[in-house]
Amino acid sequence: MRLVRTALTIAGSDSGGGAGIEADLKTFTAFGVHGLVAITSVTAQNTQTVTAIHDIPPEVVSEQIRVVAEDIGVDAAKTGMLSNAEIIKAVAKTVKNYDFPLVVDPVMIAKSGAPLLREDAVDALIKYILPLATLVTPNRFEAEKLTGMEIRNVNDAKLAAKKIAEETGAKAVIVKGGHLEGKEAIDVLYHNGAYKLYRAPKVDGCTHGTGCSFSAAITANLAKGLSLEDAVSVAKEFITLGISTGHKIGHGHCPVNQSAWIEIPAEKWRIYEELTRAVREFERINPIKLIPEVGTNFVYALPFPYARTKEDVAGVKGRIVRVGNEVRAVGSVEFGASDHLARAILTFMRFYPKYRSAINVRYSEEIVELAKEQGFTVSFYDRREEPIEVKEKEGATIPWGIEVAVKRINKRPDVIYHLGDIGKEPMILIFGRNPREVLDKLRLLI
Ligand SMILES: Cc1ncc(COP(=O)(O)OP(=O)(O)O)c(N)n1
Ligand SMILES: Cc1nc(C(=O)O)sc1CCOP(=O)(O)O
Repeated sequence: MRLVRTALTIAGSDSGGGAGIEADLKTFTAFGVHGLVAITSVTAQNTQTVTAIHDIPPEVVSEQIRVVAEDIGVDAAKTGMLSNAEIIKAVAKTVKNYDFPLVVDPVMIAKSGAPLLREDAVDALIKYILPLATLVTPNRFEAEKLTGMEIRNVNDAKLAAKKIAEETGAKAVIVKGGHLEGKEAIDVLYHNGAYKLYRAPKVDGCTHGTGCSFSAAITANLAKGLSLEDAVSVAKEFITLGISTGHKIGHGHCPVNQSAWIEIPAEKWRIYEELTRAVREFERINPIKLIPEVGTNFVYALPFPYARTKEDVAGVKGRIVRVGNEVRAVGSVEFGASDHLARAILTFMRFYPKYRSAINVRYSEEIVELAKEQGFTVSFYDRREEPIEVKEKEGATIPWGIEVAVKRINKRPDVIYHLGDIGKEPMILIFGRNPREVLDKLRLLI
């Protein structure tokens, strides 16, 4: 019995790795599904343009589907760029031999504006492929092309989804909302005579390959046995994260980040383990004289580009405090457990992205002098210089202070201190690439 689930993509190759087969395979991997491919066309493409298209002979496309279906088995499949009518007919004829669910992304035009489906092939797509679809996933423009309607809002999208399903025989249709009016991206699913809406904020980010990755995520989750409604729900979450964390590469439309889905949880686990070990070591060192009145926190942030809010920074719940003659962590390591230090490290990372860990210790002139003697780069900020508009804005002091301290010197600081204010204890912050490096620096100050 085969334990791993398999998903097949029948699509074109994007040499820029952002869309097409490449996006589909990365998405399948993100969901732990073994990816199979039937390449329809090879494109010379980057984030700005498509400069060449070389279609694969239709019989070779069919043969790629046949060999993997018969040897390995396909749990779900999707189509992307089909390019011409002959490939469309060959794909339709071949997939009819199998009973896997088929997700059809009716790819027509690349983000860069280049046509990926010949004009004369749209009718073939409607006639041969859509009737076989478990789900069709058009965006606004593709749905307009398939229906001849103008689609501007959710109501138009509902009418279009129903029309495509009823006129082609597709079992379900989801009209994606990324290009519809409004602040939210609302996708409209029409399935079994009913509508379901999927909402997410329209996020700023990288959109090359969104359609491919979204349909691939649905396919992967169908392959894993999820219902259509649940597969779409997971795919919506996946694509929203992928857009907002896309790497800004190339000079045009940057690609969706499919790895964020697995990289963030994996990094969180690594951070949790490393920081927990470091906190235990800190307790063992027992630097009782370094614990300030308000307590110490010890933080470690997700790497760039995932560190955005305090929820992306791990810290000690309840801080680390003095209990008699001992230093003790009040709670365990959790993401979102720090406020002050989280804001400090997120600001520091804007200048030095690799420096993701920090600790706060009690201020004394003696410790600052010792840090300088040990060869540390030391900087500071003075709350008396804080502009009134910063003072009045909740949570703005620390980001302002860290930025001032970083810009004060033309070297990366190891240590930043401030002398406090009315009702605000002075503090020393030590920065490092990871908690181990922070502890190594701290040891030199004891
Ligand atoms: C080979 C290939 N297939 C599909 C596309 C479409 O991707 P993109 O331009 O990013 O548009 P959506 O994925 O958002 O529909 C492509 N460019 N190349
Ligand atoms: C209360 C406080 N102020 C600091 C400063 O740098 O001014 S560090 C600090 C303690 C840590 O706080 P948290 O648990 O919110 O990260």
